[in-house]
Amino acid sequence: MALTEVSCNKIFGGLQKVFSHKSKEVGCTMKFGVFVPPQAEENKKLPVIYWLSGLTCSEANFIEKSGAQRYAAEHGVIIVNPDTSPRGLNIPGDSESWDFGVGAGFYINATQSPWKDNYRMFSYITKELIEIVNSNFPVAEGKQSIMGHSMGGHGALVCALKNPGLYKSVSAFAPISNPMECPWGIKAFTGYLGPKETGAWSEWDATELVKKYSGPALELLIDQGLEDNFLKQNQLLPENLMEACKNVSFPAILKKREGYDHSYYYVASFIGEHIEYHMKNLTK
Ligand SMILES: N[C@@H](CCC(=O)N[C@@H](CSC=O)C(=O)NCC(=O)O)C(=O)O
Repeated sequence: MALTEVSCNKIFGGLQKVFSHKSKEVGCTMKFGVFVPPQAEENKKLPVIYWLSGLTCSEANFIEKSGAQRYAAEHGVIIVNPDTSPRGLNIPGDSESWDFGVGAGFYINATQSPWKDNYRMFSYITKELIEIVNSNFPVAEGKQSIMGHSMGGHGALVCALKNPGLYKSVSAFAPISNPMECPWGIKAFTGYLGPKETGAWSEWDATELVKKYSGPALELLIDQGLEDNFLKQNQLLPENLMEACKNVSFPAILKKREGYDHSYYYVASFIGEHIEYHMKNLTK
């Protein structure tokens, strides 16, 4: 799969790059960021952490605002951050709102027209992107973890819960924890998956997926700012996920952050902690 380098900047001794490529899964040109830490110069195979961003983001938000490169350089870990949806397809209705369509792929595989041929972000992230990364960067195959923010926090949880053993660890900043029960999720799932009555929604909702997970031990690290407007508007519902985990004895940690909102100021404040958490799991 041919990659085109879009940009390359030295930062904290490593290289922050952006690539574009033609994706088979989503049927358009996609971009993703890769931070390659200085340890790559020693011909070492390195672990990788995938980051999934939230509604309205491209690959740029995380690169420019999270401050993750400093910690990734310290720990010697590659960070890959894809875009949040297909782009440039001009599907009718894909740009009418900021919480559906472009910038809002929800990391699921759509089943409904006109979305089902392209809105396949789950397969893109968990299959195609991993193959591309493993064949183009100095990755220690299988040493991968996943994290994300908001829509991407939920995407990270779903990618891990639906692929037991694929990721060594998973963490989420302010995830949309129970999309079947919040306005953002109801809108997205109705559009991409059809009416709730089809029964398809529960296959893409982390709060439902923990109830039927079977596979290697996995812990959910959930992070939440307590001054988050979207928490107050009941878009995130972390309490539903924690309750479901408690009921089925699924290991989960909820870190509550006094005074923090939903923004990348909050993400940047704790991204170092999350990278350290993943590195402990990636080097076991
Ligand atoms: N346009 C919206 C706000 C959109 C927003 O806050 N997006 C978040 C993710 S929300 C859940 O997935 C985000 O990460 N934004 C990018 C950033 O750089 O901050 C509105 O008007 O409310």
